[in-house]
Amino acid sequence: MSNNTSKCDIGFVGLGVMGKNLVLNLADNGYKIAAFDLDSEKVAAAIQQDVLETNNQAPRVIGCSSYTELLSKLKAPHLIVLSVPAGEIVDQVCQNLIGAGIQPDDIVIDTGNSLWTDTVKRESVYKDNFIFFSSAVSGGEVGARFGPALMPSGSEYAWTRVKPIWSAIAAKVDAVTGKPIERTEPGQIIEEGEPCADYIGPAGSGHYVKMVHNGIEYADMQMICEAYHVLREGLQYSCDEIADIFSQWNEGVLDSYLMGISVEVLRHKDPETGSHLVDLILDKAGQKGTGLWTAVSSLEVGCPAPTISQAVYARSISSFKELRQQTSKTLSAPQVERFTEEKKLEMVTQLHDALYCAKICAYAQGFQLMKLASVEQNWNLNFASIAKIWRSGCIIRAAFLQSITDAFERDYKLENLLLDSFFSEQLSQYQQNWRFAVAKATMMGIPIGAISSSLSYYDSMRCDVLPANLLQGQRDYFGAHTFKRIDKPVTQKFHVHWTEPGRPIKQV
Ligand SMILES: NC(=O)C1=CN([C@@H]2O[C@H](COP(=O)(O)OP(=O)(O)OC[C@H]3O[C@@H](n4cnc5c(N)ncnc54)[C@H](OP(=O)(O)O)[C@@H]3O)[C@@H](O)[C@H]2O)C=CC1
Ligand SMILES: O=C(CO)[C@H](O)[C@H](O)COP(=O)(O)O
Repeated sequence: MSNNTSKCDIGFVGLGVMGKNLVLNLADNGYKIAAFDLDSEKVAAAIQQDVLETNNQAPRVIGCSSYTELLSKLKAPHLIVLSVPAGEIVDQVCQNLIGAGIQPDDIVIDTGNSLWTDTVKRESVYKDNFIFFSSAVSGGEVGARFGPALMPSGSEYAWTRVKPIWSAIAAKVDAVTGKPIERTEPGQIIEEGEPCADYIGPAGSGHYVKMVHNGIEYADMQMICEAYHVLREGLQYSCDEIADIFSQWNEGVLDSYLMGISVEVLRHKDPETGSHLVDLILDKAGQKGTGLWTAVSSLEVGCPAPTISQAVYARSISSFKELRQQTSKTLSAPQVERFTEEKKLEMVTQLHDALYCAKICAYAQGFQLMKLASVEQNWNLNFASIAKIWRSGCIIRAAFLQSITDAFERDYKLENLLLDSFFSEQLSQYQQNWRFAVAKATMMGIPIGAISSSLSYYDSMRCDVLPANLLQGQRDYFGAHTFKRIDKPVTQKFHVHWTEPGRPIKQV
């Protein structure tokens, strides 16, 4: 904490959407910041905002025009936070800091959406120059300003220095109910409650956890969009009617930030045309890579995450707009029966339950993926703690995360959320409506790949016996890949000599 003339507590590089807001959040919490961005206008904008918010009192944000100046303005040992685009820019900034004279006991915290394997490499590449620490951040612009969810990992020593700062700026939840304690005014800080920031583990683990957070975010978003599609195209509800339905859903088990913002997007009118803006937004989804990385990691680790992968595919399919425009003219639609008002309301309830069940399965996939990665990488992740961090501040924040916290607190070794008594009962209670919703949407010709792949995941997990027996037979037939038998010890392998007379089975 500083007065006007003293050196700054924290150096900050990158004052874009996240950086500027994190800086102001730090300043609200009493830290004085030396700030640098390649774009001097971004530095000026951050200073201007600080002046505005503090009514011209002592400046809390000091602009710097070089890395050397940035280091010279900081207390030693230096603490520097990066909020720059992921990838080689992070290394460029690190090299610039080395050139400016950063010291081995200084700490650099990467808060961007870096690929976790890059973070692992960076910790060792820069170990003689400074301590490379990372802390993934979620919450977007508003979260960064008033309380994000933070996923720090790397040097435990660095964490002892970062922890008080991170605990101050993080989102907070009520320690008893797990409900977010909201803060929306500049200068206002929340000192009570549990911070949504906790040490995740060794280098790379925080970025891995954030990557899976984003994979789940993709799934959550896609499933809400699929429900919207059924309501809009299938049941012919207006944007405002769907906003009303979502608003109601947001009062119960589906209460989430993403549901809340969907209501606001659906209600928003374009000032130029007066139409609902959503009807004017081009239906081509963007993506920056974290969902894709999650899907790729699930394949590499060998952990099924079909809902997350399907959400990535859904964005890819959407991007083929021109192709879809052509195929929409040639591919025929099913014959659809008209729904009565009563049947429409019935379908709304079924969709609600489908979304809830599909969401449970998407989270089950994400948490199992983290579990397998944790074992593979020896990270010893604490899943109750991760669920707690995600209860507020981040994009997937939802009442639901308290139930996940409870599940991992009941059994910290839980292999999959579907084994938890609360979630298995919920799925059992609502699965019938989930099936109706998937079946009806399919009959209407509305694609609901994420919601339905969650259902297939559930049914696969429910099956004691899957048709992989036939698959193993096929593999043995064409490639002599061998198979095991349920009536013999699992250590034994067999092969049928398919081309020989009598097709003899031999142990191999
Ligand atoms: N936006 C979001 O909701 C979230 C983003 N993130 C992650 O946070 C990081 C920052 O994101 P965001 O704020 O949205 O991105 P922005 O592009 O808005 O901000 C990045 C800033 O870094 C500056 N910059 C680029 N290169 C350098 C450099 N070599 N030295 C100094 N400054 C540089 C950019 O300047 P210029 O514009 O001139 O290039 C820009 O001002 C990213 O890794 C992102 O993935 C994480 C969570 C949420
Ligand atoms: O990390 C985030 C939120 O948690 C970012 O908003 C992220 O950029 C979103 O990903 P995408 O651009 O691929 O939709």
